[in-house]
Amino acid sequence: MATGFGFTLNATDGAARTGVIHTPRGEIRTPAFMPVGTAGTVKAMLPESVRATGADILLGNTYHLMLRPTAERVAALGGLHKFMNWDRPILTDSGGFQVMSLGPLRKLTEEGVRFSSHIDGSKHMLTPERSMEIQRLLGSDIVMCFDECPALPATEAEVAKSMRLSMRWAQRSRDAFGDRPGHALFGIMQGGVTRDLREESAAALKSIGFDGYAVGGLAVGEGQEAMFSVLDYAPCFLPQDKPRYLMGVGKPDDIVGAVERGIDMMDCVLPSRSGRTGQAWTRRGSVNLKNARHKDDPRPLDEACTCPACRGYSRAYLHHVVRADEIIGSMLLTWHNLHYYQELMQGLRDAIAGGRLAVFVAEFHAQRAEGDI
Ligand SMILES: CNc1nc2cc3nc(NC)[nH]c3cc2c(=O)[nH]1
Ligand SMILES: [Zn+2]
Repeated sequence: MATGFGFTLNATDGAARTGVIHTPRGEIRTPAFMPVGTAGTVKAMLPESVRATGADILLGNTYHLMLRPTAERVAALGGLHKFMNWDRPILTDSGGFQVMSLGPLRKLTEEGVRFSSHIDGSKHMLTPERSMEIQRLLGSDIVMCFDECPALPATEAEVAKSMRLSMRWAQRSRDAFGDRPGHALFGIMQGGVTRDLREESAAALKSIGFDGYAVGGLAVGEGQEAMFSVLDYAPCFLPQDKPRYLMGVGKPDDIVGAVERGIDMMDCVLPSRSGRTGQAWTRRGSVNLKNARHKDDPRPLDEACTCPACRGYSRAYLHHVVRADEIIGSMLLTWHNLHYYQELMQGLRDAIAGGRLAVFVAEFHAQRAEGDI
């Protein structure tokens, strides 16, 4: 790990691990879930509320911040931590994936990706070097390599070609990152659902050497079964003593399955984005508060939950403010969902530490009723 960074493994249970990532801005308990703070805000949440849900680290998006307000402006104002009033660790992604999914009219070359802004159509170029510069200007604690995540469907030859480009970009990212005490650089494994390509990618990343390793190229529509089949072998190709980060995952049952298979960190927009659409995630499954059956229900969303939404409001109220598109609806459901996700992570950490992950997972699945509750 870079100086000022460390990863302590405290216990394992099967392939699952629990530990702590030590950073100059604080500790990150693993397995960890990172709320997504796309453009310098976890939508509908104050930073202190995000902390109150139990988050140790949050994610910022390079693509959004480079376009607005620009990385240079954030740097001039003291960096992203000061700008968004979050003094704990921040991980920033490297921008490539979002150009894929957001930037219209993108052109991919060996050099990088040329694209036009989805905001004002202005022209931009992202390269490994520029991505490292942007993430340095933002001041993030954990920097992600600039990579290419192939869109599905893709032939094995296309996945191989893309993975090898990403490995060349990983080397360029490492070279451009330089030596930054207190800051970590994570490599990103690619290779689709092909074991040999995943192994080749892991070997390439290990020969370059990173402070942590992400499993990329998943949660792109392949489905849970295919994702788990890759996770049945891919994490073990990565160094055992470094954090493993699965990008873009996921639903609660995706998270449980990924942790069982040796993943230490995850991020996903689902709890916050679905909260804004009236969907709540609970220990017994998901609830759509827009559904008319809640309009007279005086019970809380989840009797056992201690979050502000469950302690202070009825389903009838949540139904009302969601249907009326009141801002408090997004606030309460986002808070509940992030609280539930962090509670699930704490349960997983405790279960692994106690050697009872199998029991925890069995109870997790047993509690989840089918469909809406
Ligand atoms: C920043 N690089 C990078 N980000 C990603 C973000 C993702 N988000 C998802 N599902 C929501 N899959 C992902 C894959 C990658 C990936 O392969 N690379
Ligand atoms: Zn709650």
